[in-house]
Amino acid sequence: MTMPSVKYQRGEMVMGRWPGSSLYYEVKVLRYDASSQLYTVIYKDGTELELKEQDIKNAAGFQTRSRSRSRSRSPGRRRSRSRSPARTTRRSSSRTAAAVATAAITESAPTSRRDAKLKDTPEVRLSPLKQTKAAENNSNNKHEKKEEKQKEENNTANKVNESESKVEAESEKNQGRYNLRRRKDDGDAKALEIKPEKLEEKDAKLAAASAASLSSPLDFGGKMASLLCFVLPPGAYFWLLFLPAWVLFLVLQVNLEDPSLANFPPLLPPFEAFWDAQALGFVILWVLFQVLLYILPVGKLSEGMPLRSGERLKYRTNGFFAIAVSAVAVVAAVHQGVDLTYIHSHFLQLATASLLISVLLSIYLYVRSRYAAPEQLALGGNSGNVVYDFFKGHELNPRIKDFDLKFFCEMRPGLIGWCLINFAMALAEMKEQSLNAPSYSMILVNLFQLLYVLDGLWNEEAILTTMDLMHDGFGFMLAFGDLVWVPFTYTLQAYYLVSHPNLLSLPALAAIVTLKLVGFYIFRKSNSEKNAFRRNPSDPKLSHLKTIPTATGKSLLVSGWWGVVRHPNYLGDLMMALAWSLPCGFSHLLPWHYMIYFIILLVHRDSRDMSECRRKYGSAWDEYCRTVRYRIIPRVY
Ligand SMILES: NC(=O)C1=CN([C@@H]2O[C@H](COP(=O)(O)OP(=O)(O)OC[C@H]3O[C@@H](n4cnc5c(N)ncnc54)[C@H](OP(=O)(O)O)[C@@H]3O)[C@@H](O)[C@H]2O)C=CC1
Ligand SMILES: CC(C)CCC[C@@H](C)[C@H]1CC=C2C3=C(CC[C@@]21C)[C@@]1(C)CC[C@H](O)C(C)(C)[C@@H]1CC3
Repeated sequence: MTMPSVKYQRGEMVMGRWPGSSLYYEVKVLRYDASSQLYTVIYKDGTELELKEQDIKNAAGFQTRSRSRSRSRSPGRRRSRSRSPARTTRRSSSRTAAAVATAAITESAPTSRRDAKLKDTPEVRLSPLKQTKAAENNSNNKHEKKEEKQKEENNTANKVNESESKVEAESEKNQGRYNLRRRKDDGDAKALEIKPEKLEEKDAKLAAASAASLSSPLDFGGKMASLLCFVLPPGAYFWLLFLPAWVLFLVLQVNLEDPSLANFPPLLPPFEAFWDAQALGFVILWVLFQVLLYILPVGKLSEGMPLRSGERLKYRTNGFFAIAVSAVAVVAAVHQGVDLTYIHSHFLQLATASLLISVLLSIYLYVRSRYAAPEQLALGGNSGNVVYDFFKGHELNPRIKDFDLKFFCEMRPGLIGWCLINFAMALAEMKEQSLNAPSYSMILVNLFQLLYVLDGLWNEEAILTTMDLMHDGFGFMLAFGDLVWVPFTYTLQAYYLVSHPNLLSLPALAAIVTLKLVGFYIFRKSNSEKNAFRRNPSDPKLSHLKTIPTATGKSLLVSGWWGVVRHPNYLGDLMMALAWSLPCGFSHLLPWHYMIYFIILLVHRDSRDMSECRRKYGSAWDEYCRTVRYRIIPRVY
């Protein structure tokens, strides 16, 4: 069957430009979409891309250079084979698109100018970005020369610096023009050189980095999106209804004298019981108060990780200041006679009001994401299905001027609100049980969780390297999670203790405190290690750590905390979660809700992260997994 009035026909073998480069590969035309005027083509390694007509050329007129010939001719290639750390560490025969592109650059681009350059280069490594650096060394740009020299001096023991991530980001910029649907990781695409255009070093750099970056998130997004369109809308409908209902159920349940599963389902109160305009007013005031603290020009402006556009957003990281001022305001209010136990007695109404705000915010987020530029969208949450995208989040970093909605919601009203609610529960316990001071259990829960939040806010910058900030879109899941789930389910232990006292023996208390401190130590140290490494891989403090280079230019830590298990931070977090539930005893499941949810969440996050890293880093990730065998708990899981 032919496609009328289009230049290239279905099934035709043509040459397709590799994103961000002058490299052309042999591709087969699959279809043409008249509305977008894009051809869907498939590369030999299984990659499907949508290309514009100008990025396609007829096969005739291309000069094919065989790989074996160019391999023997390229000194860079020969040397890199034996010397590249990447080579020595990776034994897998599978070749990622990045590797293929790297090979393409080294093998099939040797214009005489380029060959000469490589010959002059003292060492050429296979890793595309480093190789690019080597090539750049020969340029007349003194500044770059100096930078490279400095890098060599630091010995880079397989490490990369920021300029490399810029390259990666630069290359990702090019993705805007392409839409990668699917690619198989292992492939043998053959690079051909387009005669009339000379392959410039910059192109080579872009091609390598671009291939590396394309091989990952878009691929994941594309492949997953088609799957998700079928599987997830029902899932998204389910979670959309289930999660709010579940929170309201928990809040109703914790109010019962005996919140055991035997009393399920609790009697449903009349509709009016859920609603209180005053409660809504308080929630709005709280959020506005936090907005005010966030926008005050106090505290550091921190840079986020490079976006696909190459841009680095700035974030006002004054969370510690915000919680300190909030604490002073709350203590002053209590001193003035404000009865904080209102929070305990109106928990259901406050939860409903927060839910309403999170729904309205999610609608706003979804609507504005429809007008966002493609490079502002998250790679997941981009399926085209309204319900799924609404739930998962469409836009990566929605901002009103400099006000970052995702960062603000994740770090401020809910997180600081969590401590406020816990404090209110301590007061409610004293009132309800006629105590002069909160119980030991209540004090532990309050102090432990306060420490967790204070730590998160003190190290606020570290959140900029987490999955939520770097990869996830901002939609209902996170808006609801931040504004409802965190403040109204993470506080269940404290709420439970108000009317379910649990006496602790001294040894039990000591054991719980030890567990919390050890968990906290692991959590903090491992998160800081990764954050410091991602921010500056050449940090002298980290020079003792072993790393594995990856084709993207980023390396993976393979010793230190990240050499013990693949997610040491989750391990510490889980130990802390256990320490939060133990003070409530074992009479009911409810105070263990956080622990159960958290295990599910972290196991799911770990497997999501595994597939994303597998796609991003290919065989380097496999090697990391072979070296560090356990995911979260050493020798267990
Ligand atoms: N209390 C709560 O409700 C929750 C708490 N958390 C906590 O938040 C923190 C952040 O968690 P999360 O964002 O899920 O994940 P991580 O902070 O663990 O981030 C995972 C990312 O780290 C990088 N990475 C993985 N392995 C290595 C390695 N060996 N060397 C260097 N970099 C590596 C990868 O990103 P890249 O290579 O792209 O940099 C990977 O995608 C955790 O401490 C977690 O426990 C999380 C969820 C909920
Ligand atoms: C509604 C769903 C079932 C789940 C929603 C998940 C969210 C509640 C969590 C996703 C990642 C989070 C993080 C924190 C809070 C919970 C959410 C938003 C965090 C801010 C808590 C404090 C920590 O110190 C942290 C490391 C900064 C956490 C980062 C991830």
